[in-house]
Amino acid sequence: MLNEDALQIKMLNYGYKGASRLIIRQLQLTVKQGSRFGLFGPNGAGKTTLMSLMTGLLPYKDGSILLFGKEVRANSPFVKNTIGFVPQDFSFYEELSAAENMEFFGAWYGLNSRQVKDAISTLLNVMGLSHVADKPLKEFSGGMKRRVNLAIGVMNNPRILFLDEPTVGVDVQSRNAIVQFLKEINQKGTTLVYTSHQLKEAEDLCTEVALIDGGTIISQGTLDALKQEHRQDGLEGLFLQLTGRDYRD
Ligand SMILES: Nc1ncnc2c1ncn2[C@@H]1O[C@H](COP(=O)(O)OP(=O)(O)OP(=O)(O)O)[C@@H](O)[C@H]1O
Repeated sequence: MLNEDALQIKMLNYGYKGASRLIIRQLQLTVKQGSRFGLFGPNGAGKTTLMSLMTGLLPYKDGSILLFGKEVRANSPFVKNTIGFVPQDFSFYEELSAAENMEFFGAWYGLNSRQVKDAISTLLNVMGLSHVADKPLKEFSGGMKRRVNLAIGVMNNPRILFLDEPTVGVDVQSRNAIVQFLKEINQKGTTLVYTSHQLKEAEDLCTEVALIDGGTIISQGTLDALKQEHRQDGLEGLFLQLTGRDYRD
């Protein structure tokens, strides 16, 4: 259907097994196709949990998550073919090289050998890693590992890309390369859903934002509209005004 939302979450509740408290509570969220969407909140607010629910890694019973109109819970092949995911914790094999990791994940995505070859050549080039394609990842710097993590996440040319703190611990050069690359794939049509504690970077990248606190969305809109509404000139001021100054952990 034309103009449908990339993501629509309704009345979502989630608690980890054995825990009495809900981590995600009555959560509602809409992400429009083509947007660069940022999800922000204090430590422990539920961002990673929500990412895992949206990408089908955690099962939910209560509520609904529609990805391009299809329920995530019931559509694992569709989800796998539609999304890319760049997790906060590296999920590659340190003993294998960048190219070997991409071969492995390319097969997992169901790409043919031509597509895998092209993805390796194009993405490692964009990430400035062609010269180390055959080195084991355990020898890479933190910034290089983040760039490999991103290359793996976009191998299947996803319609929507989820990124959980994709630039944590990287230098300015890697950060700029990553943000630039994300803007480029967004221009070509990939919707971005991103979380970070780097609010300056987020302000540069995101067109729409939502703030989450205590497992629920407390504010959502375009960055410009929210700044205007709350009389703030930046995302950091907006964040502090809406989530307060108390520690959560
Ligand atoms: N596997 C788990 N089992 C039980 N509780 C968990 C598990 N993972 C996370 N939690 C709890 O869920 C809450 C939300 O954690 P989550 O990692 O989703 O927050 P976050 O917003 O991503 O935090 P941060 O900004 O620190 O990464 C926290 O109270 C955390 O302790």
